[in-house]
Amino acid sequence: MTTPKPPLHAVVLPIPLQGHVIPAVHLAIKLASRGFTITFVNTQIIHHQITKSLPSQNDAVDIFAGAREAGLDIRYKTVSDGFPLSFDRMLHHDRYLAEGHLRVLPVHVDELVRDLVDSADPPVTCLIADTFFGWQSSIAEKYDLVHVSFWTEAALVFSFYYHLDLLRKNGHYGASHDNRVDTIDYMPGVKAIEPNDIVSYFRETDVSTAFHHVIKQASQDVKRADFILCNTVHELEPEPISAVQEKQPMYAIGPLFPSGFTNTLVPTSLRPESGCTQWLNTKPLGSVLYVSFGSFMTCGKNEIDEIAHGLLLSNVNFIWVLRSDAVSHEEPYALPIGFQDEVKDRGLIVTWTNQIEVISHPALGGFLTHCGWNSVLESLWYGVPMLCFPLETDQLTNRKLLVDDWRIAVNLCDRKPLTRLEVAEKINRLMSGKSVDDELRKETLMKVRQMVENALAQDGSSEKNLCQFISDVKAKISERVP
Ligand SMILES: O=c1ccn([C@@H]2O[C@H](COP(=O)(O)OP(=O)(O)O[C@H]3O[C@H](CO)[C@@H](O)[C@H](O)[C@H]3O)[C@@H](O)[C@H]2O)c(=O)[nH]1
Repeated sequence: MTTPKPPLHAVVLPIPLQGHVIPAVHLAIKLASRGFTITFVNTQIIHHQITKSLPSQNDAVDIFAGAREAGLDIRYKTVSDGFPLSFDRMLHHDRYLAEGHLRVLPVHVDELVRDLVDSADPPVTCLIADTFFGWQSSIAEKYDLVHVSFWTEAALVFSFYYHLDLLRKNGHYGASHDNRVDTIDYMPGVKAIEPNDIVSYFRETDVSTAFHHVIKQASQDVKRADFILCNTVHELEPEPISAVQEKQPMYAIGPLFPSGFTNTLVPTSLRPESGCTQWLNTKPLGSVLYVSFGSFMTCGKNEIDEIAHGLLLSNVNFIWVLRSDAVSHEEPYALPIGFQDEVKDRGLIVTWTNQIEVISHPALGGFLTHCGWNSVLESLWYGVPMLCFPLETDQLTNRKLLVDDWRIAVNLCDRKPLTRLEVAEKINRLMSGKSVDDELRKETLMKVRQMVENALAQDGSSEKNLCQFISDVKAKISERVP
């Protein structure tokens, strides 16, 4: 008689940013629902921000307690990045990256994994770490763990990181003077693309910073992973996925959402949420525009002012997630004088909310978004039309996918500088446009929405890919265990 095999035990390690912690938590829940034991690791600052945002404000809260009550074996650990909780990691980002992300964190993660390997029951078998931790392979190899690199952005964006050497060779990354501005037509699995549409960081000329060290290290380290998980849908991006698959096993398993979609088992917000549902309940179907630019990126003050004035001119109902650090991590942003009075009943301004609750509400009619990948996936899932105002990084590429390739969204970045008239005109077009183009775009959005929904169905691609991934992990472990 064969003895039953112990459950797979994975250590899940997200990078300490809102847009990475959320999908990592959903991945952990998904794997635990399929029998994995998970040890989820947050940095202490992320743990502190989450617990401080809860009504109890109790640092001792185990954010996975609810998941365990629901029967999932998810354990929770925190790890120090070397800085005190009071250190402002956004304001001193380069220092944080150089000392915390690149130097201290790997040592602490190594110690934590060593302790788990020594004592955990069931034994730890896998390390699933965000691709941006470019030191993960050495820890996985040291403790003989199956190494899974987790990519939280589009597969197309992954291609650029994966083939950074090609961008460099062709002068589109890290050129000593100005980077080349001609079309990029040599990337495996990527149709010709303009340099303005690739990750904005690759256009920077000084690539000697800590930040670029992180990028370069990650692009190399991921090549040593046994498996790559990507929070996308195969049918949306077949070519870049297939091109990577020629080199390494990659699985499109997105969109990663909480089960039940509106209510997460696990608190993940790094800021206290303001409820918007009661306000939304008073508004007509499809009449509200949601405006949000994600969790940490900043935007020029003039642009935010123009967006405020554009909202005034547009006359639509709106919810605006306006973080105090919307324009700078040093000084809080102040709205134009009189703005709040003028919008009174039709505009609700909050510093943070439960985005899924807002965009799933029937009163919602559109989303003015910075095109962060999580926002894109959430919007696709609920079939919410998008107006794209990308700020930085992958958001530029996501805009291209949405507007140029899939033809389901509208640009708010065609002309520089941004004007209030353009903002108002584009908002009105998004919310009530009736031209043939507008109708076609909505129809196409519904097709894409259906494609995304199908991917998560029982016989859908993401579901099948997840099953295949689990079976491949098991096979890999069997190869290793004598
Ligand atoms: O008031 C809010 C605003 C946002 N969210 C959630 O926060 C997440 C934000 O993620 P995302 O839309 O991807 O934006 P960023 O926070 O900017 O995410 C970073 O990480 C993403 C992927 O990992 C990248 O695509 C982005 O460019 C990068 O800025 C989403 O799940 C939102 O639902 C809330 O719950 N409440």
